[in-house]
Amino acid sequence: MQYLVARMQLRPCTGLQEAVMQVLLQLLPLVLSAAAAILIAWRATPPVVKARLAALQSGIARARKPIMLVTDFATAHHLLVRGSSAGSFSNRPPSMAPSAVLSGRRYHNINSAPYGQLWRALRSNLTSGVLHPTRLRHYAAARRRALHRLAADLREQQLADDGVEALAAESIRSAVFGLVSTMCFGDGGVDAAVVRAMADVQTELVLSLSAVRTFAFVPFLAVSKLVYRGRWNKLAAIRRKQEELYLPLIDGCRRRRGRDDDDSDGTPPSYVRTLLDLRVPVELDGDHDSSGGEQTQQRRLEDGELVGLCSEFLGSGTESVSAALQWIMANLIKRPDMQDAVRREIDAAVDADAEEVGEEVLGKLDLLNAVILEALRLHPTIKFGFREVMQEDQVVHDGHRIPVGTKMVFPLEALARDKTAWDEPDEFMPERFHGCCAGGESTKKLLSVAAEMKMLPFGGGRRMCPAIGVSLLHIGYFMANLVREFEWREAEGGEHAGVQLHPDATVEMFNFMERPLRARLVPLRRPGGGYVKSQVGRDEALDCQTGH
Ligand code: HEM
Repeated sequence: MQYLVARMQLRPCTGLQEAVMQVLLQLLPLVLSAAAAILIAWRATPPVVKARLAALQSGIARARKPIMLVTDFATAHHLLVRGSSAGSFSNRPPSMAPSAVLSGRRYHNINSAPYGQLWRALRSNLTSGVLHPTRLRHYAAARRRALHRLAADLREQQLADDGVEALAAESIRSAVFGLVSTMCFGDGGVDAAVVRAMADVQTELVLSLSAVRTFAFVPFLAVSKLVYRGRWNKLAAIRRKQEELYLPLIDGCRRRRGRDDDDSDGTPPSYVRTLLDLRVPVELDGDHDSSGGEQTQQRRLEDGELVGLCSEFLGSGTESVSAALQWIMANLIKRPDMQDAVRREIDAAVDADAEEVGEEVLGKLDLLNAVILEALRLHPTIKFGFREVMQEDQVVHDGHRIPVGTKMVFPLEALARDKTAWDEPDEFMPERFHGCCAGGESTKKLLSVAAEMKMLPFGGGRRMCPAIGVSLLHIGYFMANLVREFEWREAEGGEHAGVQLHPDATVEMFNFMERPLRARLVPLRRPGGGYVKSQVGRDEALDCQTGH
């Protein structure tokens, strides 16, 4: 032994070295048999357990990776839109989507799905099956009904109790929620009480997003569930309520599926119906798109996935659009000259006796669209975009490769207030978009403004929001008609009366207004059409409070 070591090292061993070698030799059989046992056990381990262990390992690795905040617009745009030189740079860090978190990332929606075949199938189903302009046309009647309910609701609040504050934001949100739930579950099938219950659960979910964050990025979910048992139970209860409400409606769509043909009788194609018809690829390999080739094995979506996808559709479809509408009306209250100008533009384009501002007119309203774009620039309703650098991406910034696993955060509001891109970036100045939006081109225009590197309210690149067209349609349609129906004014009296354009820092993800918006609404038109005699009938003022 002494000889051997001495020969290898070409010098004699000390007593200590020899003792260490003796111990190692004693342990060697033990180490070898342990290694053999681990190898045998690993071979016998079911693939699902192996995948869990790999996910755990990558979770731990991810948790240790750096976070980069991108605050300069040109860099943000370059990274999001051009991506990387090799991969797609289209993955998000493990998402905060509640359905994904609560299911231990078994159920994904579009937002949470890793970039790959499942994500592609889900996203393309949404864009072609529901959000395509030819499909959106089917919902015109539902939009009209939602608008009429909203206008009637605002008027009723005036009649019900003069002087009592009315929650206009609540009215806006329920109108948008009602419309989106019709798109989700189909026309006429959903009871009004169920719609209200679903809207309430959605509110609970939004207010619990900070609790979701507690569990979103932890490597040891089981331990965190024990430590934060209260929070976990609350989230699980919300999810149970969603299941109780959505699953009977999903089953109803399933039963009707055999009977209806959406396209033949003009019935709107519900989102759930498209999901029931959808086949998604079986994920063969881990987290992301590693197959690179054709997937042949396909499966239907499970009930748990359907619940998560409905929750995503209802949440994204409602919160962003109704928040945008509230920011717009609040800004128009602060700029009465702009509000009048928008109204004059509408009046010039729409017959005085017309019951409503029709959707076909929206594209011609340059100033109206300029107001929408400016409000989305100043108050993008989603606060952040997120990406994660994957192994296959080669994201280079300033000549340096950004390490794999880096989480990149894009603060959308700060980016759109970049002083190098905009004059007076903190001011509400729709004039800056004046002349850009006539001819029904606002969607395209928004994208080209983004291409000029100035704003990203819908994010950018392959994971950009897939619903820009429907969002601009819903916002434009409701806004045009709300401006035509009422004069929106600052509420009087009390220190909490005035409009404050501050965001609510306590809400995660969505950009809501901090203080419920109070407004005096002066009805300008008779229900069913025609202007009231005095458009400035101050007696008809309605104190209105909006909140979320
Ligand atoms: C004012 C309205 C809206 C705004 C400002 C908005 C904004 C955004 C933003 C910033 C993102 C992240 C993009 C990125 O990471 O690059 C996003 C993603 C998404 N939005 Fe919207 N959104 C709006 C309305 C909607 C509506 C109405 C729906 C559905 C009906 C929707 C569905 C989605 C989905 C599914 C994603 C995930 C896309 C993916 O990962 O591929 N959004 N949205």
